[in-house]
Amino acid sequence: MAASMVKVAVAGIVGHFRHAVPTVRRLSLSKPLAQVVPVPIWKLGRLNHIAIAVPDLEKAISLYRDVLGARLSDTVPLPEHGVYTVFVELGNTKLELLYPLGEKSPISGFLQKNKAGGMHHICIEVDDIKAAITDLKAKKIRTLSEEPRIGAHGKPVMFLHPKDCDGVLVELEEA
Ligand SMILES: C[C@@H](C(=O)O)C(=O)SCCNC(=O)CCNC(=O)[C@H](O)C(C)(C)COP(=O)(O)OP(=O)(O)OC[C@H]1O[C@@H](n2cnc3c(N)ncnc32)[C@H](O)[C@@H]1OP(=O)(O)O
Repeated sequence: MAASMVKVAVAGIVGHFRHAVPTVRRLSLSKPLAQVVPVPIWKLGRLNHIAIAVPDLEKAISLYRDVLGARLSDTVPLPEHGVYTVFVELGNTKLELLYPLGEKSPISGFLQKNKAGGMHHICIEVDDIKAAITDLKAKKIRTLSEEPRIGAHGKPVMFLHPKDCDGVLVELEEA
């Protein structure tokens, strides 16, 4: 009885591999992996910064510099983006404090809705921003300008619509 059960089990296992092995071979011979798996044309890199919109820049500078003891950059006006920026150095990444500059600042509307301030966007590095934009547009992710613009670090950046990124405004920056 026990011997016949073992025979049945072994036959089952052998039967399984008779099917499995040729299936794998057929796949690998008729369609080489390079044809099946799309080759990525661009890659995400490290988190460059998290941006925080603040209603009182001096107070925010004092919080990070004097209370939390961080190293801060100077305040830099970027009129083409409608913001003042201050970078807070954290070692593995940075915070970017954002304060409105000019009448059309994108930060003004955000601060009207979020009076105490709040996280405005995350910035992730990419190795090839043009390839990233072409690929993401094809995947129906909306970009917030037609072409990349020069961001806070003097490098090309592109913002992606928060409604297409789980409610988070995402900035891509070419590393
Ligand atoms: C220097 C540079 C750098 O770091 O290199 C920068 O930082 S420049 C940083 C400033 N520059 C930018 O932000 C450029 C990209 N931003 C934009 O184009 C805009 O701000 C948008 C993100 C499209 C929002 O446009 P606008 O304020 O006119 O529209 P809105 O208030 O009606 O918002 C439309 C919907 O998006 C949501 N929404 C708006 N801003 C958001 C944000 N920061 N994070 C998450 N969701 C956000 C709103 O709640 C709303 O959702 P509901 O419809 O559900 O209510």
